[in-house]
Amino acid sequence: MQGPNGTGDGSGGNSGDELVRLRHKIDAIDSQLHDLLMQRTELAVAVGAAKAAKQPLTGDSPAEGAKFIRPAREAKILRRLTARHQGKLPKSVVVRMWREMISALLQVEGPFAVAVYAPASQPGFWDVARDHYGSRVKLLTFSRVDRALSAVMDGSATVAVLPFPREDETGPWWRRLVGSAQLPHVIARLPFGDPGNQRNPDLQALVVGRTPTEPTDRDHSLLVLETAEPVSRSTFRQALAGVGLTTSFIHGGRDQLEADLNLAEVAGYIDGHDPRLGLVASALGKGARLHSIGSYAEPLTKEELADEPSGH
Ligand SMILES: C=C(O[C@@H]1C=C(C(=O)O)C=C[C@H]1O)C(=O)O
Repeated sequence: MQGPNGTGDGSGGNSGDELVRLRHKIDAIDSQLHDLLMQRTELAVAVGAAKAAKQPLTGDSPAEGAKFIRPAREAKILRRLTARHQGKLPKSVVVRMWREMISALLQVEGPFAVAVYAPASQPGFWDVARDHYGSRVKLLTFSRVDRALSAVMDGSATVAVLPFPREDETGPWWRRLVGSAQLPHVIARLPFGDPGNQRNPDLQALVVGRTPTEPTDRDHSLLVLETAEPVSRSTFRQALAGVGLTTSFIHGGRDQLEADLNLAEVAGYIDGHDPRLGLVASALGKGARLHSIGSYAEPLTKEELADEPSGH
C-alpha cells in the first residue's frame, strides 16, 4: 500500500505499519502450519503403530521399512494436492515440501534406507532419490546397478532407485525379479514431480522394494513373458490386447522376441494374482508364462504440474 510519504518502499510511515501487520499474519500462519505439522506427525506415529500391530517389527533392519511404506497412498496424496492447488507457489514446490515431510514421517514409523545406482560419472540418480526420499534419508550409493538391487534383496536397503529399463541392455536388472513372489518388485517410478534443478533432469528411474503394491486410479504394470521358444512381438502385443491391455513398450528382439524373458509395460494395475496373466499365457501357448514384476503410480504430468502465469 502507498504510504502518505509517497515512497511506498516499506521504509516508514503507513507502509511500514503494513509490513509489520502482514508479518504478524505470516507469523500466525507459521504457528498454525507448525502445529498442524506436529499433529500430522502424531497421526503418522499412530498409523505406524497400526501397521506394526498387523505386521510386528522383527528388528531394526531397513528391510522392516517395507511394512510401512505405501507408495500408492503417497501418489494419491500428491495428485489430490496438486489438483486443488491455487496461487503463485509453484506446484513442484508443494510436491517437494510434501515429499520431504512424507519421507521424514515414514522414517518416524520404522527403519528405512534407500539404495541408489549413482556412479561418480553419473550422479544424477542420487538427485532423483534425494528429491523423492528427502534430505535425511540414509542413501546407500552403488556404482553398479546389480549391487543396488542386491541391497534390497539382502535387506540392507528398503528400496532401490534403479535406471528405467532400456531396450537392448545386456543383463537387465529386471530379470532378477522373475521367479518367486518373495522377490522384490517395482513399486514406484521417479521423478514423481518436476525434476527441477536435478543434475540430469531427463533421468527416469524405477523403485524396487518388497512392500505390496496397491492400485491408484492411474498405474502402469511391468510384465515379464517367459517362453522356451521365441514369440513374435505382434503376437505378444495382441495377446495382451486380447485381455484389454494396452502395451506401452516391449523390450526384446525386433520382430521375434527372444526365447527366455521379455519385458512389457502395460497401462493399468496388475499384481501377481491377476487372472489376466494366466489368460495371456494360455493364449500364447507353448508353455508361456507371464509374470507381474510390479507396478507404479503414474508420475504427475507436465499438465498436472503447470502453474498459473507468474505475473511479474
Ligand atoms: C502415514 C502413512 O505412512 C507413510 C507416510 C505417509 C504420509 O506421511 O502421508 C503416506 C504413506 C506411507 O508411506 C500412511 O500409510 O498413511
